[in-house]
Amino acid sequence: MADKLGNYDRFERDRWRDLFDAEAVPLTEADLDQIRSLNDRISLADVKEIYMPLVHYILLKYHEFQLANNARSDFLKVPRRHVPFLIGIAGSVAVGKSTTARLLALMLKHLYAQLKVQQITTDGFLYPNNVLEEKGIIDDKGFPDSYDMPRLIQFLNDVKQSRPNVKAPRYSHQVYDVIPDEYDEIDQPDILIVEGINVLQLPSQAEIFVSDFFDFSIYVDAEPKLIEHWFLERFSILLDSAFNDKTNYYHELATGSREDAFLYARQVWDAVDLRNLNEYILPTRNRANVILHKRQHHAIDAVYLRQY
Ligand SMILES: Nc1ncnc2c1ncn2[C@@H]1O[C@H](COP(=O)(O)OP(=O)(O)OP(=O)(O)O)[C@@H](O)[C@H]1O
Ligand SMILES: CC(C)(CO)[C@@H](O)C(=O)NCCC(=O)O
Repeated sequence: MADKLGNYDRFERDRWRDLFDAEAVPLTEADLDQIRSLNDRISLADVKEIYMPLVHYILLKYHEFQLANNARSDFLKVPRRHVPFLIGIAGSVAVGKSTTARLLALMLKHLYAQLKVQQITTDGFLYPNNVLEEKGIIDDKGFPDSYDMPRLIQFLNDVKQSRPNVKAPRYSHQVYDVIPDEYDEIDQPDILIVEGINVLQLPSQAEIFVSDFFDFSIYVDAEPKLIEHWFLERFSILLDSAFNDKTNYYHELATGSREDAFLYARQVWDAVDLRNLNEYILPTRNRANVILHKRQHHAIDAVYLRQY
């Protein structure tokens, strides 16, 4: 685990919590209710004890980033300009990246209403299923070659240039494909949170890496056995919602035997997502500025902060 890495400070939960006085933060019961409505299983203790200090630390980094940008412009004798601060959230399929991203976005918006915070996932930059079929890699969805990396890099570049209404394609887990002509528009945010299994990866052929665009990065970590459990839990929720919906990718599985469906899901986990975790995702962990380590029920038991 990361405590074997020399360049991280490891904080047990209690030590991390004590780094910031949560009482001093204007997080009202109504804010907490809204956070709870995001996912009613999110622990409010985690919000107060883990995410409050984390948000505070991110804000410190954000201010440092602005000072550095202004200093650079002043040195070059060019007008100061708005540069979005990009946060990357990496980790396995089903470890809880998008939930973490939504939680951070919500907390930043509540606590710092003047900041424009937006969020996307890199899932939309997967090649559509028909292209993956043509390339013969439909069974490698999520692996480095399954993403249109030049398109993702162009997107990140446009956002960093603070261009208006930059389009991010949308992916649907229900349809199991990219949705044609549907986009999220990223419009000159102060902070953009980008969540995806590939945000810290270095594809071998590239001259510029996705990770170069991030000003701050988080890796969400847990034992693979636990992640498999969360993957199957989420699969079960997907099956329930697919039962009455013929357009849902899982409809046929949902109407057949539950046992067969879970057998299939376990195979997908082993053959695709676990393999992807071991081969391509875990090796990126030691690039993150922060590693959030989860144990059962998604509770965070330790936070690792990179020293350099
Ligand atoms: N903090 C949390 N507390 C409780 N449940 C959570 C938490 N975070 C995530 N979950 C649950 O774990 C499952 C996986 O979470 P999520 O969809 O956020 O993962 P992900 O890493 O974004 O996955 P993918 O890469 O496949 O999009 C979901 O069922 C989600 O509701
Ligand atoms: C869309 C990704 C790649 C990442 O979120 C993942 O959720 C996925 O679909 N992986 C392919 C194997 C599977 O169905 O889980």
